[in-house]
Amino acid sequence: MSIVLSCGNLNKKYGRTYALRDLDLQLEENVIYGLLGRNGAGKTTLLNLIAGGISPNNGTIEVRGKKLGKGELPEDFCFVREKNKFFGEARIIENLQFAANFHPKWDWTLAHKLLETFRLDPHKKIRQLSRGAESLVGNIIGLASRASLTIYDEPVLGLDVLMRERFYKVLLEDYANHPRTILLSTHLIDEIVPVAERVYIIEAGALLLHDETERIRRAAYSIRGNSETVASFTAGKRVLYTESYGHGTLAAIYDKLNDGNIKQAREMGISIENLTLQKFFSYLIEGGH
Ligand SMILES: Nc1ncnc2c1ncn2[C@@H]1O[C@H](COP(=O)(O)OP(=O)(O)OP(=O)(O)O)[C@@H](O)[C@H]1O
Repeated sequence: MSIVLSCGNLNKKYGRTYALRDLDLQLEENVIYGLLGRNGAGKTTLLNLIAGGISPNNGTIEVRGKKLGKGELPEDFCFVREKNKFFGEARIIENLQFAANFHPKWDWTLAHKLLETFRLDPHKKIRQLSRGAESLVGNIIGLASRASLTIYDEPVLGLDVLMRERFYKVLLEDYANHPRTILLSTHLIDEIVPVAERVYIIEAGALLLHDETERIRRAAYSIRGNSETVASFTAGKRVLYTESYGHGTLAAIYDKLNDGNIKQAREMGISIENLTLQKFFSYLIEGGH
């Protein structure tokens, strides 16, 4: 296991507001990560810090063991921004040609194939494109760059469900043949589940949790039942959130339950359901722990 990117104790303030607070993050080689957080959680700030666009007030960013200097870009790196800085008067193909100059592993065969997959006319000017089509141009650059560290800030913004599915599909196909480290920031949490092997969840500039997506899928449950029974069942377990209704309680727990636990819950009249990542995220944020 080798670490591609390591952020240590990152702090970024805008005036008195902390956009990021003591944030630690480590990305391993050849893993796809999801970066999840509400509006204003600090996702774009984190990505801009990694991409050298802004400097931290405190903390370090290391890429493959080498500390990034002020304004320095990681090597073999591609950043697909939420708001791409394309040349509006230039055509799609010209923007791709420009991007290709910065990425030594650029694959033109893939870029042309993706133009077809996403139904983009390469001769259209950027300023004539819809929001979604502009996102797709950024995504083509991210994919065709084959950069060993690629980060996407809201890559599916403005895309309809069909195009979102196509994007995730081609990303996974290309990743299977050309593994690299990918970090995707997104609001569409459940869509990231089949794509991201691990997720980082941030809230108010701080890291709330990072874990394997599959582990969250297997260890996150909602539990409902009589309040006293639920309290007795959840004692000693990691409870993320509780909510009362009438004589009952809903609890979200994050603890792997074995068959014995599940049998015991059923005998106690408690209903148990696995949580979707979206629900897990909401309970984690609402519960604050
Ligand atoms: N240039 C800036 N000047 C002042 N405050 C800023 C600036 N950029 C970001 N912030 C603040 O920093 C915090 C984090 O913002 P950031 O854009 O990183 O969040 P985000 O998670 O990317 O949000 P969203 O999902 O809405 O894009 C917010 O409180 C935001 O208002």
